[in-house]
Parts: sequence; structure tokens; C-alpha cells
Amino acid sequence: MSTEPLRYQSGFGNEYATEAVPGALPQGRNSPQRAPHDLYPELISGTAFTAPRHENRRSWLYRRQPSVVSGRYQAYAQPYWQTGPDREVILAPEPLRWHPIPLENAEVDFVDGVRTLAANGDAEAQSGIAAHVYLANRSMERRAFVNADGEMLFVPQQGRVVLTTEMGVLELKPGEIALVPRGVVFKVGLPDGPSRGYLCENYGAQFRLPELGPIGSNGLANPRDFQAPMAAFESDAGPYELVKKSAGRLWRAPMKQSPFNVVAWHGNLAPVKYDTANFMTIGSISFDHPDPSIFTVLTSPSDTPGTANCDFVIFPPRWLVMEDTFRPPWYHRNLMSEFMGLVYGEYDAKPGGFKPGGASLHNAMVPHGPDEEAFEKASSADLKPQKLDNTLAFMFESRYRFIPSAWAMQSPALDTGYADCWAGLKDQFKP
Ligand SMILES: O=C(O)Cc1cc(O)ccc1O
Ligand SMILES: [Fe+2]
Repeated sequence: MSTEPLRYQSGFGNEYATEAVPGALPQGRNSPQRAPHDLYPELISGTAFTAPRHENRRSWLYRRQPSVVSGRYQAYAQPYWQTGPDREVILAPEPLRWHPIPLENAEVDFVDGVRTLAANGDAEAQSGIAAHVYLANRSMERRAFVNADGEMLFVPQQGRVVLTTEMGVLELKPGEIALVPRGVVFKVGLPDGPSRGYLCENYGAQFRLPELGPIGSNGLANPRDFQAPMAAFESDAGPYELVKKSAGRLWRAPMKQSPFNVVAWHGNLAPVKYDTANFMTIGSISFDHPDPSIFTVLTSPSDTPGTANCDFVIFPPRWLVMEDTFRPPWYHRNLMSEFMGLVYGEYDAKPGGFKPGGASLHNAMVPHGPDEEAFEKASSADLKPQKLDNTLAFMFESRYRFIPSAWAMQSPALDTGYADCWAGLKDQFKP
């Protein structure tokens, strides 16, 4: 693949078309008797054939060898990557928080560096998600990965990530995110060395842009700011290893050729990246703190309208101008369960205690809100317009309660004193 600056195609879920070799895409049909350049046409679908048209996703790949050409699979041990909730973990209904999850000393690539923090749902029932971190210090060279259990949302926190996918290459820096559809083969390169980030593995319906309702036809994440790769293929011969996640287990198979052998593709199923700096943030310009749903970048619906399998929500730099308002989040108990991470900066509800690379978990009906420091500051602040700058927190919000992994519960990063951040809130009632 070339070393020129990457070019991308614009849009989310639209019909992309790209060829690395001119003329490689058949015209007017998908599977001619012999495809141009004698490539193999191959279909990948992200929805059932009969899914409603507005949700239907599939792409046609024109490749040097079809994906079916592979060696046999053998079990692959990666005990830290869990699927669904660990039923052995007993979880008190309390708020949880983790200090930044430290990178480990062992040489690991992305596949070996995934650590499940919490998960819910059931991959076989196509519901729920897992919240992982990846802690990696080695690029995947001749090793590729494919997830048959769900799509993968990348939220890099430290270090750039080069995602080489079957459909081309995406380069990400912290502040950007990427979505790799279920079943699309990829590998992770680390141009900056040691790298940490968050992952949402979504077993449920594919992430899509939220409805905008009264906001209208523009705003939040605009479709044109999503970027899909241009077709690109590896031409050096030689063996590869493919690691596949399927039904909660990992498998490895030898391949004689690089799986990154797609010369052209078209369709509306594709990996995409998005720079959160392009998020058009909406907030209150009168009073009150709005619900965080105004910050939804992508949503994976469940079968109950408005009650997401997962909402991906960001808390980006923004102005606070509300009058006569306690500006940070209110104290609350929610039906939905909230897993949060911090890419950089400070989060206004927890200015000291929540650190980049850390995480927090507030499950259904677990009370939470601003810590004592945030409460004291915000209840006596001068309410002039204030820019919350240099900050990016996010939330994976789900209708299903998250169960932390045993690894996360035993990690030295678990903040055992978290609940103390509210202990000093006094009864200041003045009758
Ligand atoms: O708990 C949190 O910090 C996330 C959150 C933010 C907000 O502005 C309103 C509700 C909410 O759950
Ligand atoms: Fe919350």
C-alpha cells in the first residue's frame, strides 16, 4: 500500500464506490461471469437481505482471492477478551470508577491487548455491548483480525492507530473514532508506539446517526464528516495469520495470502472514521442542563423505540451560557446504564477524580452526579459564559446493566475510594 497521504470517501451509510486499479469495478452489475481483471466478486452483508431498505447494508468486494481460501481454525487463547456479562461476578449496586488503566510491559499487539472492562447482553441474541480498553505496544504485521460477534467502535485515547481494513486504510488520532462493521477484516498499526484506547464491541443493531427531530436537517454529527477508506490492497506475497472472534471465542487460521487483497469495492457497508472536532454541539442558551442525549454521535437501537442498545455520546469542548442554572450534570438515577471514559482533559462533574484513560460505571438506578468539588464550585460560580475547553469525555449508554469483568474488579486501577467523592455533601437545608 502506498505511503501517500490517505484519501477518503465522504458520508455515512451512503453508496461508496472505489477502485485501486482503474476499471476493477464491474459496471451495471455486481457479479459478471468474469469480473474485470479476473477478480473474485464477494458480498458482505451487515443486515439480513430483507432488512428495510433504509437499514439495509451490504457491499460488494472484488478481490484477488475469496475469503473462503484459508487454513483450518484452531482455538486461540485470549482470556482477557470476554463476551457478554460474567455471571460469576457479584456486583453491589454501587458506582464504580477506574484510574487510568496502565499499559503493560509485555509486548502485545491489539488482539492480545484487549481487556474487557464490562459487558452486557448476549452476543448470540444480537443484543448488548462490551466496553473494552486496548493496551498495545506492537503493530500487527502479518496478522489480521475479524469479529463475527459484533461491530467495533474505536475510541483512541493515547497514540495514533492505523486501521488497515479489507476496504482500505483509516488513520486515527485521539479525538477521532472509527467504526468497523462486523465481519470486516482489519489489523491495527501503532505508528506512535504504545497505544491505549477504548472499544465498544456492539453485538446489537449497527450504530447509525440519531434522528434529529426538531433540531432539523443539520447538526450533531453531520453525515458528510464521516470518512470511508479508498480501496487499497497489499501486493507483497506471503503467509498471514487470521484471528477470528466467533461466538465468544477466538480462533486462529493460517492464510497463504494477505486478506487485504480487495482491489475495488462498492456498497453502503464500510468502515468509517469521524473526527469529534466536527461535532456540532447543541446546548441550552437559556437555562437548565439538558439531557445528555443531545450529545449522541451514534445510536444502536433496540426493539423498544428510544431505548437504545447503546448510545455513543460525547462531551466535547463547548460553551456553557445558561442563566440561573447549576451547570454541571444534575444528581440523577437513570434507567439506562452508563459506562464512561475520558480521552483528554477534565470532565466537569468530576474535575479531579476522573482521569484520561480511566473509566466509570453507573448502572441502572445507581445514584451519581457531581462530586463535592464540582458541586461547591458550580453552586457559587459567577454565571458568565464559560468555555469548557480541551476536554473530551464519552459514554456508552445502554438499556442493559453492565457487569464488570473479574479482571476489572481485581485491577489495581479500581478506585476503591470512589464513593467518598460524594461523602462530604452536607445537608444545607435552611428551613
Ligand atoms: O453521569 C454522567 O456524568 C453522564 C451524564 C451527563 C449529563 O450531562 C447528564 C446526565 C448524565 O448521566
Ligand atoms: Fe449519569
